[in-house]
Amino acid sequence: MSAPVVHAAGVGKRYGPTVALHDVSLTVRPGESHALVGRNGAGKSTLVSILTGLSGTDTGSVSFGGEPAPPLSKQDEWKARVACVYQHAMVVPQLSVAENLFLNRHARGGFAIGWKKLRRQASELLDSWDVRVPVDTPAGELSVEDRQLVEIARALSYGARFIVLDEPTAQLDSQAIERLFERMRHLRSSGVTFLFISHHLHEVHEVCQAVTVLRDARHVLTAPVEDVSRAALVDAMTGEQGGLSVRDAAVRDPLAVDADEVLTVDTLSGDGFHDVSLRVRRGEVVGLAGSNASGKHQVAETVYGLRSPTAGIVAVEGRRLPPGDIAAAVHAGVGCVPRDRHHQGLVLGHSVMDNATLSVLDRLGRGGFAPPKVRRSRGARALSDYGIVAAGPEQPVSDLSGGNQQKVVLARALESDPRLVVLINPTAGVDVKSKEALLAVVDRVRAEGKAVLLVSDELDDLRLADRVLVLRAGAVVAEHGAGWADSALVAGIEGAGPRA
Ligand SMILES: Nc1ncnc2c1ncn2[C@@H]1O[C@H](COP(=O)(O)OP(=O)(O)OP(=O)(O)O)[C@@H](O)[C@H]1O
Repeated sequence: MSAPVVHAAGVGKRYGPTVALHDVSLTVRPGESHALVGRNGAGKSTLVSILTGLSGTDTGSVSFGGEPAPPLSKQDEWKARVACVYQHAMVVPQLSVAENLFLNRHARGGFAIGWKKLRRQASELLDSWDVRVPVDTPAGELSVEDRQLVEIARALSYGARFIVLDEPTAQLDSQAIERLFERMRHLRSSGVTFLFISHHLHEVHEVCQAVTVLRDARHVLTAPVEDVSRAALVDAMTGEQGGLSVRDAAVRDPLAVDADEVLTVDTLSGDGFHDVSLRVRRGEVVGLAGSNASGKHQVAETVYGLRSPTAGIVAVEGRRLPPGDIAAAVHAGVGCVPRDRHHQGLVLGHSVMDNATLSVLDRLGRGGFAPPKVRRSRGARALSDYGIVAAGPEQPVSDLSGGNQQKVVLARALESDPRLVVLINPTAGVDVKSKEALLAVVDRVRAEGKAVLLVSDELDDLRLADRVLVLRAGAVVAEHGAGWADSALVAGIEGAGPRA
């Protein structure tokens, strides 16, 4: 048998008191797509940072093709072996695609190569991997899908034939996911090996041949995917038997007919959507579904004041909100989980307790000064209520795993006891079990009488909704009451019309 593409042997890693990896081994065979799964904080990103030369091990070792990994100081040698495409862009947004592809490479012997040549080389490179992206476009203007393709092409151009995809599907709609999988299969047939991280276990079965599970910093199992069912994967990740329970609006009592209207959106138009009207009542969850280009995010962002509409109104409990004013929306009782937690959701350098109490400081103490004791106890409560894995309420959010950061965002949104909660992809990056717990929280606040506007790409999330509105090209085109069939909703989202 040929040498593994990568082999990690007995790897250990600590961050202060936190054991991020304990004696973890991983073997990835040439030409396979190998899934790496585990709950939030299990150690996946830490292992990836070690496999890609971003950080060293405390114990154990890594080899590529049977040869010891290069020293961390020789980053060019790492790049020739492995690359990771992260959820967050690793491109320089202001520079063109061509410049990003050849960044730090176009100066040879002190002479920069000309723009024309750079462009030509970039086009040839993208063509050779069948990536159709204009090389002059500033990288910051690319869609997530195209940006990922450019990053894959860049990795291949350094000679790497082992690529780590870290939650690549988290921001893609279903059609883009299908295209990514098709490309992975194609690249695999030309000898590229993948390590694939995802919280969507059905994807593991769809696109991978082998799977490794980490739990609490330890290796739990490695097996061919056909030998482990989705339920067995969940059991391995949690260390418990028992599977998942999905909350479905179809099985709860219907909404009281006289439930008050909390959110009123009337003929709202703005960037990417037009003439959207909707109502959400007390105790009701209304879902917004659609492709990434449908305008669903923009509608929700306009409701909570991140964007200004060009026409129409948003009102909460009958009071019209001033356009594009987040503070006014918060004041009127709107809590939100924004689309991008890194830019809008969290202050990364601050602690869990500071982030969780950010929206309520004025209520916790005079003049916006909340005593540390009060913040600490609120922070501790958030840790237990939302199942956040952290050393304590004082730990900086930047030290938490991605899924645990997302839980802090939800804690913050609900801390102010809002009347209306706007949730955009609230379970993005959250592991299956935590997702269940977060959806239970959303269901609980609904039962308490809050109104919920829920934008999601996840059918599991949307199951919680009394009604799902489907948007296409900026307009509401369909409404599905609870109990919809997956195929009907997916067909509506993709614009294929209802399937028989
Ligand atoms: N820079 C750091 N400083 C302190 N602790 C850290 C740091 N990076 C990671 N950790 C801790 O190490 C553990 C493993 O985190 P890691 O990011 O590897 O998890 P993960 O499996 O990738 O989770 P997720 O699915 O949520 O992204 C966590 O407890 C995390 O808080």
